[in-house]
Amino acid sequence: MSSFVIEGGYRLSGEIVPQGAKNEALQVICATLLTPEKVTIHNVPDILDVNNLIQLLREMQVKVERPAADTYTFQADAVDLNYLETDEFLRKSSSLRGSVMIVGPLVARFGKALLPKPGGDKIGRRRLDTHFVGIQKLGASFGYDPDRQLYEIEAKKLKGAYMLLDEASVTGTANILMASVLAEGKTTIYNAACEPYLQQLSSMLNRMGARISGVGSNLLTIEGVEALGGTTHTILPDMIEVGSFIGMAAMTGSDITIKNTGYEMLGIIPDSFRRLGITVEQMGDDIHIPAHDSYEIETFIDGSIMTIADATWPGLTPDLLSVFLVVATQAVGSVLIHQKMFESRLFFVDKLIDMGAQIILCDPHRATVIGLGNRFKLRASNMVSPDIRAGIALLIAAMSAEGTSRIHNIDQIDRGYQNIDKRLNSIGARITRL
Ligand SMILES: CC(=O)N[C@H]1[C@@H](OP(=O)(O)OP(=O)(O)OC[C@H]2O[C@@H](n3ccc(=O)[nH]c3=O)[C@H](O)[C@@H]2O)O[C@H](CO)[C@@H](O)[C@@H]1O
Ligand SMILES: C=C(OP(=O)(O)O)C(=O)O
Repeated sequence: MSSFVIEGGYRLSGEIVPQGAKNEALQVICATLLTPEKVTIHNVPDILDVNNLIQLLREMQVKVERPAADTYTFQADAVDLNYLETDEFLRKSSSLRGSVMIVGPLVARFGKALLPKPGGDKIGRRRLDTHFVGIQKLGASFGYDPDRQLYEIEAKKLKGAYMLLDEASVTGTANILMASVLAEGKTTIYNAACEPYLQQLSSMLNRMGARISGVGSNLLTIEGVEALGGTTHTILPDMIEVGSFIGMAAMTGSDITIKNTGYEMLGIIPDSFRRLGITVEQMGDDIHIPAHDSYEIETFIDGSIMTIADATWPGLTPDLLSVFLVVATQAVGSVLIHQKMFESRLFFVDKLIDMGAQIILCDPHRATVIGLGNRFKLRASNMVSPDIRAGIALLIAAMSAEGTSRIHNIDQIDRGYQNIDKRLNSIGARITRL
């Protein structure tokens, strides 16, 4: 398993361009299964999770071409449904969470799908009820095969239905949406998730001939159509990467410009960093972070301690809370980090405590960070990355620390960050991949 060796204490300077969004890529690539026509997707990030999904589609006999480094074409005109029965498919699709979203398109177009337990980050319970209940409401039946530990999903023809989701699940909404576009009649999805990922998926599906309205809200209405056609789609910049770079710049005292951020789609991410005292300057679609000598966490208006908490969109994405937490360790002031959605995402704070950070893990969901200001540098350390976002948070900590750190299990970082060592080294970081 690969590792990073990081020499801390170097400032970054210059420009960095965010990759395409991982979580959008996983959705729109699955959506290419909905049509026999060619779909072209630009700005595809070159990261493990996305490459594994593309490989899975290839093995299902989807014709995949790569006319440019970040552009792929997909043509699902001869999908091999027998491949779904193979052990290889089960092993590969269970290695990444995004693969759960092939169920909606397959059952809608071919009346059949198989689903092993999906992979993804081990960050607490990650149930799939929303996916199952929604697709069942459209008329599909789910059978569980205990020997092979997989679900077999079947439907002759899906029929539109009204549904109020029990939670605004991101991949759940995408899955149900992709199933409903080819269902007969009208589907209404209330309490739908509405992240930019889903807004992008919806616009792409509409360009393919779907009839989805309410895009960007939590009430989606879908008029089913007989068939969908090809299209061209461009993936948005990855808002989680943009946020990671903002935090990294502040914590390492660097002056950087993040290019082409898709600013209008970042929601409250920039303001949330501003609440930690970080200067985030919007320059058109770019973000400039000037070098910070220090940054001071605001209090709430009544003087009480700031809370940074996740919420469903347009609230703050849970995928950035690990970054907020690490950045707060070098701020002046205190903040409560409240990770409401996942149960095991904050345990990595032990590693930051080893590095000298002042953090109280109140319970699995809440950590109080007492910012030490940059007078007290973190100490270098040897650590293992438990999940993708803790991984980038530990990388940021190591880049700001005194001395040389090592992070093992960096596959977790590579799942979501494209060539991160090379890109950061090109603006002044000292990271070696072993
Ligand atoms: C491949 C992909 O796109 N992964 C993202 C997707 O995962 P994913 O779609 O798997 O996550 P869900 O939106 O289903 O749920 C995430 C967690 O939040 C909880 N929950 C969800 C909604 C809600 O209203 N209340 C609530 O408590 C769920 O029980 C679960 O524990 O969305 C998550 C939440 O933004 C992100 O962290 C993941 O990066
Ligand atoms: C949790 C994440 O990914 P996944 O849902 O693919 O595990 C993430 O991107 O932060």
